[in-house]
Amino acid sequence: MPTQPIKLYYLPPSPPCRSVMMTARALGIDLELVLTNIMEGQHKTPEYIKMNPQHTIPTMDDNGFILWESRAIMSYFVNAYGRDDSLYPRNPRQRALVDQRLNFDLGTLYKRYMDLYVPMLFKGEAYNDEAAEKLNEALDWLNIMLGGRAFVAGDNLTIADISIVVTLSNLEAFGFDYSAHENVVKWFERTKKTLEPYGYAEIDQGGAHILASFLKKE
Ligand SMILES: N[C@@H](CCC(=O)N[C@@H](CS)C(=O)NCC(=O)O)C(=O)O
Repeated sequence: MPTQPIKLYYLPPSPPCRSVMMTARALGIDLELVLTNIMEGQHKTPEYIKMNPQHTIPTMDDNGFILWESRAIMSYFVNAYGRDDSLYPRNPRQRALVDQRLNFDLGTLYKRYMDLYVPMLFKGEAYNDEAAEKLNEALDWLNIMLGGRAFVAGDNLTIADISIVVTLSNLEAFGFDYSAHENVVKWFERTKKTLEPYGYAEIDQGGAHILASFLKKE
């Protein structure tokens, strides 16, 4: 475990912050949480920009080692502090599948979720059927990936599940109908239960409901 607590610059509703926080809990890492309100520009101060020129949350400071991008932080946590490699397997093929799912989430699933909801959340725009269709297509791909598997990259929970579950928690809180994707529905319920000891309801569901309240204000 680190000599001094790892600092995590975060905001409770931020999806990538939620996945990093659940990963830390699963590994027994105590984080020093530094509330960083991006709505009030706390990520644009000279000190923050010096630390992370891209001014995103989450950003981690492990005794002077600075890292951002949630999926990179999750991998680092397992590599540096995991008692075993189950959340991010060392076996090349198993790890490759986890990496593929993480990249699928970053570049496709979460991206399409953002393409639909960011304009509604922060610009007051209307629901876009074309963006919803694209999101459904990505959920269908996830459904196929889950065929014959309990978790997204195999039989055990990995950081790919912890990344992807956050997107599903948002869709559930926003009332998006994903019920046609049967494997996804079953996996989501299984992953929620698996993550419950690591703060699923508090961190992930709680954060998603804060985001959903922004949606209702529009
Ligand atoms: N791909 C990044 C996304 C980080 C990100 O864009 N976070 C948002 C909050 S959810 C943010 O910091 N927005 C403020 C900004 O980009 O200036 C990750 O997974 O960490």
